[in-house]
Amino acid sequence: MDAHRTFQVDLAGLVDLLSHHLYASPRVYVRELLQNAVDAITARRLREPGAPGSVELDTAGDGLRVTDSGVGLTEAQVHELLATIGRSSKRDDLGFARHEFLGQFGIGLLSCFLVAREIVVLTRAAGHAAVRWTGYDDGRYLVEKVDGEHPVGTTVTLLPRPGAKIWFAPATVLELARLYGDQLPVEVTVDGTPTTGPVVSAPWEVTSTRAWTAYAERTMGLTPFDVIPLSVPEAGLTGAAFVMPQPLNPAQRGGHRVYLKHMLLAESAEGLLPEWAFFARCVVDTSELRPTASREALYEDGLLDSTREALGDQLRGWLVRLARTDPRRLGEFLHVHHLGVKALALHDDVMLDLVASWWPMETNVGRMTLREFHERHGVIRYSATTDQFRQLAGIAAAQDLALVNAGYTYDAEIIERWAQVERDVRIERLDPTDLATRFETVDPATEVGLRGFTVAAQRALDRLGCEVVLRAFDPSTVPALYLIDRETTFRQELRATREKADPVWSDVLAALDDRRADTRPQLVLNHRNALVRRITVLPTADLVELAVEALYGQALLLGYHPIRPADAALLNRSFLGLLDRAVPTDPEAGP
Ligand SMILES: Nc1ncnc2c1ncn2[C@@H]1O[C@H](COP(=O)(O)OP(=O)(O)OP(=O)(O)O)[C@@H](O)[C@H]1O
Repeated sequence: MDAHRTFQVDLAGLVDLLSHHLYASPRVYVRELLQNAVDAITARRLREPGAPGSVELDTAGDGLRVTDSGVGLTEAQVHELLATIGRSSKRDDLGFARHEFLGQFGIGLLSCFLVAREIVVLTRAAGHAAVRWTGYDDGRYLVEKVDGEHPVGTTVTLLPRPGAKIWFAPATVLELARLYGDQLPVEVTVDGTPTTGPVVSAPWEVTSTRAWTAYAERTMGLTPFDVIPLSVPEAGLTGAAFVMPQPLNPAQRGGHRVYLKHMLLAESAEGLLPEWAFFARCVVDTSELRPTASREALYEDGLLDSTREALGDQLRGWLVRLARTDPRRLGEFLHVHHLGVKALALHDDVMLDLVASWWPMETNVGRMTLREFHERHGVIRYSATTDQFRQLAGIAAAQDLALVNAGYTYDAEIIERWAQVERDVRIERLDPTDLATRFETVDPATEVGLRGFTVAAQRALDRLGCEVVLRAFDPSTVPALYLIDRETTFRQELRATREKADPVWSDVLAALDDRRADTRPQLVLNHRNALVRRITVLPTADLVELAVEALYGQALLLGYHPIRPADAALLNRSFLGLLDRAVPTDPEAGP
């Protein structure tokens, strides 16, 4: 029968795996050492409540020595715990992480091999002799009894790897110990300098918004737009969310500063807030959420889910409160974050409602929110491009048509989605040619009288495929309007692209084109306009043609329509033709 064998672990391979894939940077070795020391002190105090609690880091000599006044280990424990990767004293009989400790995976010490070629642990447990364990990065280790007097506790000594010396520079060690451990409930010193007794007070002890703001300024270097206190008792979580004062990209999930039982876990942990809360960065301390093995992130479990939801509720509460008590400030918030809020509104109802209720859109009846517009004007009629809005806003207003400019990023999609979500909201995308149906026709007698003019005008524009229509509309200052329906615009753009495209692509585009469906664009001349009236009674057909061509060109330009080569040629001809008429001939110069 085959005997069972155990896996052989190649330590060099494992160290490589840890350094390149698990930990973001070798600097976490300080965090892991601090964590082990704090856990050892916690374990000792469980048995011996008044026991001393200090951790000393010493950079004198070649590497780093970390001495703690914790429980220490017996020889048997050294064999069991330090010689077996994945073995931890911090789990209960069922294998669950014990609540009072920071560690649980049994790999933390291994991270020291990121920077050390050799680790020496000198340790003594109460009532036992001292033991020295020496581990080498090639996987060998040695355990020896040590004679002489030793205090209860542990000293871990790291001997640097070649090339890793920078991680042991006194200033670096001090900085890292401060970073990870400045809030720890035990006294930590580096070469005698205390790192605890924090420079900034612990985030979970801060109560006033002013103190929070000062905290954000120190740790993030910015003054938050606002501070939202956070608390989720089931996760043992306290802290605050800072609303960022500058726009952020919602596609980039934000990192949060997360402490685990007062030890800094990660400066940029993701996934603490729901996706829609992209505008906030948090600082929290939690006793119940679990870290991943790398400790760079929080473990995705049911508790993190419900915590995220609870934090989302607290942020939502802030938005709702702001809307109720300080709409001006909410306006300022949207001013900063509107692009992100709008991007999310395309699939998040909270954000959609925020935009609809609070974001003032540009309309031809003044700036107002979609909700206000809906209440005042019923149908939400909107223009899908800013160019179109600019051209038609005034004219639509004169026909008593309220119009929203939905040409800005996301606005048209937001209007369309709002109508899907809110049942009683009706929307209508403005088709320019529909506008013409609202204009008054010229009375029949006048129309008959202007027959000659319309024939000449139509002749001028026939070669451009444009129809001339005479109507009467306000404002009377507008002489002519070029209107083309949406579908036809699309097909015209398609044709322009086809002319430039290679044959294969051109064929693909051809499939989308159907000339038969084209409606002719219209040049609507305004009979209320004084200039147009004078043009209609010009004595000769060729003068009428020049004038109508000029009106056509001007209407194209004002409406930001594309100028085709034929249009440009016509503009040129009419301009020079009119100039020729306007400038008196020089009797001296002959014909
Ligand atoms: N300074 C120390 N004092 C006492 N025991 C220690 C010390 N450092 C390590 N140990 C013992 O060695 C074990 C393994 O340590 P290691 O850091 O590898 O894992 P851990 O802290 O249990 O879990 P994690 O991988 O989450 O850090 C610990 O569970 C602990 O029992």
